[in-house]
Amino acid sequence: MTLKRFSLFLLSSLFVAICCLLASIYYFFYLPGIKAEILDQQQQEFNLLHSALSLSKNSLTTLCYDYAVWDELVEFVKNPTDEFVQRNMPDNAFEAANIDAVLLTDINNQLVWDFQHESLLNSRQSLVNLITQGDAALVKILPTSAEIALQKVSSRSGYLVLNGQLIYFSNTTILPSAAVGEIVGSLTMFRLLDSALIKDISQLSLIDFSIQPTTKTTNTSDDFFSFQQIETISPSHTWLIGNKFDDEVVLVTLNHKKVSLPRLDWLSVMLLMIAAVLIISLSLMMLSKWLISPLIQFNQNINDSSNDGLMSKMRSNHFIDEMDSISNSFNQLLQKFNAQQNYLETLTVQDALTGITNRRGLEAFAKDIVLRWHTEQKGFSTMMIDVDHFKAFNDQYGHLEGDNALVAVAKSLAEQVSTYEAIVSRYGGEEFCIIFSECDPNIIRPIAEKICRAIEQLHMPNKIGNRQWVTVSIGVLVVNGEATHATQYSFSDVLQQADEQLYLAKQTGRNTVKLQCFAQ
Ligand SMILES: Nc1nc2c(ncn2[C@@H]2O[C@H](COP(=O)(O)OP(=O)(O)OP(=O)(O)O)[C@@H](O)[C@H]2O)c(=O)[nH]1
Repeated sequence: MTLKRFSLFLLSSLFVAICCLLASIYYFFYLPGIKAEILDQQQQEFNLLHSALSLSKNSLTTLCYDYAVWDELVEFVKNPTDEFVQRNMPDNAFEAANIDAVLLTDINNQLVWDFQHESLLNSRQSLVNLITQGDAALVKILPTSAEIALQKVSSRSGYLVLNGQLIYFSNTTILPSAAVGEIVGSLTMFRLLDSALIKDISQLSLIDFSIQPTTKTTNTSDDFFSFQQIETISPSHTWLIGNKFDDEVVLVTLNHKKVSLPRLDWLSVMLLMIAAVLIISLSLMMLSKWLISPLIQFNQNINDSSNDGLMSKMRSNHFIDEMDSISNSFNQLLQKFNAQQNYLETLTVQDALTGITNRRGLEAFAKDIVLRWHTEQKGFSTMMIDVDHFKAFNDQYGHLEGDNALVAVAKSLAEQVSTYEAIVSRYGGEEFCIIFSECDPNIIRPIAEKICRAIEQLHMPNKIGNRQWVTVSIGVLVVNGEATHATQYSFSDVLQQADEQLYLAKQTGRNTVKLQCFAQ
């Protein structure tokens, strides 16, 4: 896999991973948290409503007790007078306290006096009947004969559903203010949860609820006052409040403020995705710049070297320290490699014995010379130099001495041409070749003759016949730059003609020079 593909793969993987992470956070952390919060809020609203309705009932109980445990009311039950009612129990006093009905009964449960607000007028007979003629065992509103016999204050409170209306009731035995003495009857107060009271409670508790008449079914909601826990999120919850003595019920509906789980906003999701892609792309760009690019360059360098053998240095100012370390190591390696390569290249063009250029080096040099001859009509000269009777030398002094003699000849040749633009090479065996950029025969010939004398004057003994020293024969070919059709000839043609001259020099007694200009 290439680094670029790997980057793409990494990008896609990161993108998928981030999407999975966001989805997991949304479904496993965010949604459950929100759900718990909404449930908690709905439960609080229920608790508030429960407390508000209970409080409304409890305040009625307090009021009822205040009236019932009162010496003057005891007297009133014994001897009812209009004057007492006008003075102590006017209609507006009850209305102000949100009391919709008051029934005063004696110990035989006979009605002594009653007040009924117009809101409950329709239910008056039902109420009176309920209290005075109903099945007391079921209703349980008035005190029982056992309670009256105890002659102690006793109270009962609860709720009734009459004609589809929810009514609180509170009953207290009528006693003197000391709360001990003869029970003369009981006082029952009623409070209707009409729309006005519901509105008041709503405004105070900031809860939206309603109470509606309904018909009881087996599968309907739980009883409001015994309900504990809201389990499911819903825009509204309903409960029933029913009579204890018949099937009449009302439905309490609580409308919640927070009603549903948040829905996915696809625009936000898309923006989030785009942001994720941008962040990942940015990270990858940085990764690419700081890590992948140097690796690609590193790879490119190695590839280039395998193609053309050239390696360039790697920069060593990377952002990542390890990349710098790799670069430095690579550059050091490259330096060693280049030094090694230079050494090897030198070896390929240098003659191991004499240290002068070998035949490969000569040919490389000749290429340039011939090119200039072909393109710029620049002439040159070539000398082929061969040691005379060298076999005999070897035979007399041994091969090792022969090597030393070749080294001495090479050294002398180099010295002789050091002041000229020329290259001295060992052409092979005991044969040397010198290329001069000079092409004037009048200059070249004396140089060749001087070389002959210089070698002889090395005085390396080589006794053959009347000869005493090692000598050389030289064949010279002068290539005139103005030669026509030069491009038809190569360096080997030049060498061949130089060789012919050398052959002539050997034929004419050795230790001599033969020169000729290039013959077309
Ligand atoms: N010691 C030594 N001898 C070499 C080397 N290369 C070639 N020779 C010897 O040089 C000799 C060349 O002999 P020949 O080709 O017969 O020619 P020559 O004896 O020089 O006679 P002419 O060239 O005709 O004057 C051979 O004996 C080779 O073994 C070398 O590197 N070292």
